[in-house]
This record gives sequence, C-alpha cells and structure tokens, in this order.
Amino acid sequence: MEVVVNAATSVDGKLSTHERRQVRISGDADFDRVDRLRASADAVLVGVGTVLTDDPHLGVKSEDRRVERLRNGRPASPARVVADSRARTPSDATLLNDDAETYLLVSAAAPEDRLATLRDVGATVIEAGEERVDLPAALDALEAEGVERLLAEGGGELIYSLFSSGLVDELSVFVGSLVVGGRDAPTLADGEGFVADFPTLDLRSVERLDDGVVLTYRTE
Ligand SMILES: NC(=O)c1ccc[n+]([C@@H]2O[C@H](COP(=O)([O-])OP(=O)(O)OC[C@H]3O[C@@H](n4cnc5c(N)ncnc54)[C@H](O)[C@@H]3O)[C@@H](O)[C@H]2O)c1
Ligand SMILES: Nc1nc(=O)c(N)c(NC[C@H](O)[C@H](O)[C@H](O)COP(=O)(O)O)[nH]1
Repeated sequence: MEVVVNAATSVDGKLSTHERRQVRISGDADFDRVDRLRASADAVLVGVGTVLTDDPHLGVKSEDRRVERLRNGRPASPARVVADSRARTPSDATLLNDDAETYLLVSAAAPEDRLATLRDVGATVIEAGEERVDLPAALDALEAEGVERLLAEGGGELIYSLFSSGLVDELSVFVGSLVVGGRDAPTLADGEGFVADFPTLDLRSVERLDDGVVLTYRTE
C-alpha cells in the first residue's frame, strides 16, 4: 500500500490553534491540490481528533474529477477512514453520510454499544490493537479491502504514529504565510516525539502556491 500524508501548516509548523480550532491555512489553489490528491486515492484517513473538531466530509469536490472516477469504475469519492480507538466518532458525523464507504479503525477497548450504533448508521468496523489502533495491522486489513493508495490528512497525533510505524511513503505540506503560535497548538507530528532515529525525508519538490509553498518529500 502507498501511504501519502498531506497537511497544511503555518510557518511555525502548527495545524490549528491551541484551542484546536480549525484555521484556514490553504488558499483555493491548495485546496484544489488536496482535491486532486483525494481523487487519486482509494481512501482518505483522519484521526478521530480531526473528526471531533472539524467534522470533515473528505469527499472529492470537483465534479470533473468525480465523473472521471466513475468513468474508471470507481466510486465518485474515496472511502473515508477514521483511526478511532474507542469509537468516539459521533453517529451524526458528516463522514458517515452516504457519499462513500466509511471505515472505523477501532481497538479491542471500543465499547460494544458504540460499535453497534455506528454500524447501524453504515460504518464498517475494523478492529486492530488492544488499547489503541494498531496502524500496521489496520492498514493491512484495509489493503485486503482493496485500498492500494491511502491519503492521510491528519491530525498531528495520527501523522506522528504513521511516521513512528514507518508507514509513510510520501509527505506533502503546504506551508502558509501566517504564524499561529501556541506551545499547545497541534503540529505536523505530535505524539511522544522522537529522541533518536528521526525519520529522514528526501525533498523532491518545492512549489509556490497561493501565498505559501508546497513541499513534497519521499521517505528514504
Ligand atoms: N491543517 C491541517 O492540514 C489539518 C489537518 C487535519 C487536522 N487538523 C487539525 O488538527 C487537530 C486534530 O489533531 P489531533 O492531533 O488532535 O488529532 P488526530 O486527528 O490526529 O486524532 C488523534 C486521535 O486518533 C485516535 N487514534 C487511534 N489510533 C491512533 C494511533 N495509532 N495513533 C494516533 N492516534 C490514534 C486517538 O483517539 C487520538 O487521540 C484539529 O485542531 C484539526 O483542526 C489540521
Ligand atoms: N489541507 C488543509 N488546509 C487547511 O488549511 C486546513 N485547515 C485543513 N484542515 C484539514 C481538515 O481538518 C479536513 O481534514 C479537511 O480539509 C476538510 O475537508 P472537507 O472540506 O470537509 O472535505 N487542511
């Protein structure tokens, strides 16, 4: 499976404010680039933190791209996937609508009643891990469902875990020209943090877009 991570940060590396309030960092051209990435993916992954704060849709917005996918025998939008150890995704979350399939990656610690409620509203549940989602195992299960290209859109906890499990193949970051600040504001990679064996990246391109730059890396 090919795993592509995409996010937008401020120049100081933040994904959102210290209150975890969403900030529009990307401009229209960058959101269109994200739409193109979504259109090329079989599934889009976010952490439940992002679902709880942003209530994202994660679908392909461009009608031309939706039509092109349908013409190729694919659903108009990729499947949505949430890393959600304890099944905290609200049952009225936008990404549970009928626009595409939705997978919830949960752990053995997820309460049965929450799982039943979420299955009732159409979610497909994949269990991997005891307390927290075991991402390598969960991604193997997604691959068995036909997901060959996965786009991970954040947030910082999830992106850190993907790096720490060695699962990232490509990273693109839009760096917008603003400073968000805040020692507790989410950054591109949060989690515990590395103290050695830092993942190193191979810078492949630098592109000026909107009022910022897009940096694209492959992992080594
Ligand atoms: N600017 C951007 O590109 C961008 C993108 C996405 C999110 N955001 C922002 O990021 C913030 C949310 O990020 P976050 O870091 O709080 O949450 P997150 O979206 O990374 O979700 C983290 C949660 O996922 C669950 N999870 C399950 N298994 C996990 C695993 N193996 N590893 C890590 N997490 C696992 C846990 O409950 C964890 O708390 C919001 O403020 C949102 O607006 C910004
Ligand atoms: N690329 C990007 N630029 C930003 O400036 C920003 N704030 C996000 N934030 C990620 C956000 O949390 C969601 O994951 C989706 O960007 C929302 O997607 P929808 O429009 O609901 O499909 N992402």
